[in-house]
Amino acid sequence: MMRPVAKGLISIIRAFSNPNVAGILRLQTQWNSPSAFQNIRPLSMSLWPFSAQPRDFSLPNASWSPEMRRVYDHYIALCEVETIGGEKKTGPWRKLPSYNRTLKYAKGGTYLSKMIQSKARLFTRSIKEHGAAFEYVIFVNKQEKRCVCVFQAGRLLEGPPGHVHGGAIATMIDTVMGGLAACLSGPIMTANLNISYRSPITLGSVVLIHSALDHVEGRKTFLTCRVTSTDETKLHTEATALFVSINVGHLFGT
Ligand SMILES: CCCCCCCCCCCC(=O)SCCNC(=O)CCNC(=O)[C@H](O)C(C)(C)COP(=O)(O)OP(=O)(O)OC[C@H]1O[C@@H](n2cnc3c(N)ncnc32)[C@H](O)[C@@H]1OP(=O)(O)O
Repeated sequence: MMRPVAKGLISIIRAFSNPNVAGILRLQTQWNSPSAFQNIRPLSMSLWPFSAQPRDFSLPNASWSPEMRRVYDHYIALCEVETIGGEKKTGPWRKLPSYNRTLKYAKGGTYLSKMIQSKARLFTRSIKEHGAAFEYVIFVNKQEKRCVCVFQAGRLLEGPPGHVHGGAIATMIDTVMGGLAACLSGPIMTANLNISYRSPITLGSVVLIHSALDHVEGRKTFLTCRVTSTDETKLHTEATALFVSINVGHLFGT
């Protein structure tokens, strides 16, 4: 029979290897569940592969403009609906939590130095100063197979004077489309990304990044994306992408 320690650890690793919304939330619940920790406590903490206190970066902070907060509040309200009897229940939208890393040490092959392994961070969450770079929150509607990201571009993302760098826009498009693809198809990697820049985005402004499933063909998930003003009257960017489902071993060289 499997020992409780091994059982607890395996269930957490399983949750991590399935990075869809349910997987993330399950992992989060296990993190907060005393029984999960009771099972695991006897392990030496140095063997513990996950960051102890993951901070959710997709929460309001002082750098957010009133517009960012208004759109965030709008979608948060859609995450919970009130029934006729006045009860609250889960709505069609779900806010994706966002961590700067999940594993305590980066993986990626024998050639990663110890320094890189310990200091690696998710690119979009690697700048500590609130509001300086990527401020964003992704909301997913799994039923409708689409998502919306509210994105406020900070001063460090400048490309053309006073406007957002095309690479920063591409980063956000990849992050949002990748997040939706992972929610719908499990572990994936971007295989192809096509972007048309239609109108520049002012630095410091807030935009919406809408993404939706186009179709799935075996291991291939095809998505579309549009970046618009918050009132959706102005189109800034359009994109299509292909994500290919992978075995997580693909990332660990196994
Ligand atoms: C937790 C949330 C946190 C969220 C954290 C936020 C992260 C955001 C997400 C970011 C995601 C990234 O940036 S990922 C980083 C950037 N991407 C990469 O580095 C990927 C590098 N490429 C690869 O590793 C590989 O090429 C793969 C995995 C994409 C595919 O390799 P493979 O698994 O061997 O599959 P392969 O047989 O080649 O291809 C499978 C099918 O896809 C097709 N295919 C493959 N590549 C292409 C292509 N470029 N264009 C067209 N089609 C392609 C093939 O023809 C085939 O079709 P058919 O013959 O079956 O019809």
